[in-house]
Amino acid sequence: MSAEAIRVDRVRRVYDIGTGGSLTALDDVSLTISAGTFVSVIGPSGCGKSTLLRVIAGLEQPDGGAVHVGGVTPAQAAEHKMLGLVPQTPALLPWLSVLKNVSLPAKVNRSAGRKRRAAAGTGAPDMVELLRKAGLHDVMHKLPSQISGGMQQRAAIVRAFGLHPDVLLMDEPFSALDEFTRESLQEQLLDLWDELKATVLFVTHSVSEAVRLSDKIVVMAPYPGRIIDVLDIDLPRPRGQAILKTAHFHHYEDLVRDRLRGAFQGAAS
Ligand SMILES: Nc1ncnc2c1ncn2[C@@H]1O[C@H](COP(=O)(O)OP(=O)(O)OP(=O)(O)O)[C@@H](O)[C@H]1O
Repeated sequence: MSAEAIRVDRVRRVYDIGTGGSLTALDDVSLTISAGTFVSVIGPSGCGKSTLLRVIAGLEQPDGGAVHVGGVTPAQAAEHKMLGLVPQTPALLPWLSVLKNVSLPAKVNRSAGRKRRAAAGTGAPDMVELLRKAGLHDVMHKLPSQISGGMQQRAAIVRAFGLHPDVLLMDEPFSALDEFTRESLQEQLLDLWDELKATVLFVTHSVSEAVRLSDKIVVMAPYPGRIIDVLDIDLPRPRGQAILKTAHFHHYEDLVRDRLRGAFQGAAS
C-alpha cells in the first residue's frame, strides 16, 4: 500500500434527471488522502458526499476524472478486498448470530484475506476479541433483532474491520442513533481504527463528530457538488470524552461551522 491511500483526480459525476435535464453531483473534485488517516466529509444535503463515497468504492463510474485506491482502480481494490464499506443502516443477516454475521466476510473471502494479511505481516483478526472491544461480547450469540440499533451498528463496524481493509468508507453510520450512543460509538470506532490502522473516509452531518474523529475535514457545497475547503484538525489523540469540553475542540467546531455556513448560503441562493 502506497502512502497515498485514496486519490481523487478532477472527478465529475452528472446524473440524468429526466426530460433532458442533468444534475452535477460532483464537479471537478480532487482529493488526496494519506494512508492511515481519518478523514471526514461534511456538507449540506445534496452536496455529493454519498456520491463521492460510491465513486471511490467503485459502485459508480465517474463521468470525468479518475479515482485510485492504494494505487489501483476501485474495482481492483474491491477485488483484492482492500476496501470496506459501512452503510447508514447495519444490514446484518437476520438469521445469523452477531458472531456469525461479523465472521462471515472473513470466511467467504478466506484466501484474499490470507494473502493480504501475509503481505501486511498481520494475523487474522480475532472476531471474538474485536466484539469484546466493541462491547458486544455478551450479545455475540444473539440475533440482530434481539439487540439495540446501536449494537447492530457496532456489529456492522466490527464486520467491516474484520477483513482488515486498507480503506474503510463509512456513510453516516451513526445518523440514526441518539447522542450518547453516538459518542460512545465514536470512541470505540477510534479504538478499532487505532488498532487496525485502516484509512477511514467518514461521511457525517455532525460538526462535533467530524472534529472528534478526524485528522482532516473535507467541506463540500452543492449545486454543483464540490469541495470548498479541507481543514486540518490538530488535536491530540486519543480523543476521549474529556476532549469534547476543551477550548481547542470548540475552536475547531467554530471553524468548521464557519466554513459550512458558506456552503449553506451557497445552497440557499
Ligand atoms: N441516482 C441518482 N439519480 C439522480 N440524481 C441523483 C442520484 N443520486 C444522487 N443524486 C443527486 O445528486 C446530488 C448529490 O446526492 P448525494 O446523495 O451524493 O448527496 P449527499 O451530500 O450525500 O446528501 P445527503 O446529505 O442528503 O445524504 C443530490 O442532488 C441528489 O439528489
